[in-house]
Amino acid sequence: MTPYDDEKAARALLVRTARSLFTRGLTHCSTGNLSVRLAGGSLLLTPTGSSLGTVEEAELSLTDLTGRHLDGPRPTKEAFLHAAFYRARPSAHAVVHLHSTHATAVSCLDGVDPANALPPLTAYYAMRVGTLPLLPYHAPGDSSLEPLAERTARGHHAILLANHGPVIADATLEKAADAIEELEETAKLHPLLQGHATRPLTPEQAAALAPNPS
Ligand SMILES: O=C(O)[C@@H](O)C(=O)COP(=O)(O)O
Ligand SMILES: [Zn+2]
Repeated sequence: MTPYDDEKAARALLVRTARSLFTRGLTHCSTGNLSVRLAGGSLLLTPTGSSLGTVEEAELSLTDLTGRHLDGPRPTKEAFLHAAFYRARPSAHAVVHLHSTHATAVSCLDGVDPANALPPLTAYYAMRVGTLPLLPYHAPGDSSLEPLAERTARGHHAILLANHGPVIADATLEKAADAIEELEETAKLHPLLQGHATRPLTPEQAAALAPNPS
């Protein structure tokens, strides 16, 4: 089952979501990229170099499940990463990557636990994001990250790219956008609590709320 069997509607949703994320300050300039998996298996992605604030429905790119360009303008340079998530997570139909400020700040901190970059401070974070592995620094578009990204995505729908930003896959674009926004909110709380005795959710409390696999 795919939520995106109507390509025209998927194009409209992708552009609407991109605008919403951009206008609410969740990414800036020409950073970030979005995609959905269409019925038939091809991927509809934002093109490279575009701003999520101004990208148009007719400017979207199509690739196959390996990230190979099929049609439209050249896809985001992270097409390989989006494709890796879709291969790893058959129930995922959307991927969002942003340079949201606070999550990106966490990706630049020294001493972050690479297995889980942020603690489950709130129930909503545990529900929407779960654990957040930090992948080692690679330059944007460096496809040598692909095997590690695909392996990690088999067990996690959210990852943080070191010195770069978050990537989240989910069953729908609405869910992926919600989850990445929730991640940004927890990344804001995290420094506010530094120096304060803090009680994150216990592992059992967090596990009870963990997101369904998608
Ligand atoms: O950080 C980067 O350069 C990319 O990951 C990015 O966010 C925007 O690149 P394109 O999607 O190729 O425009
Ligand atoms: Zn980026």
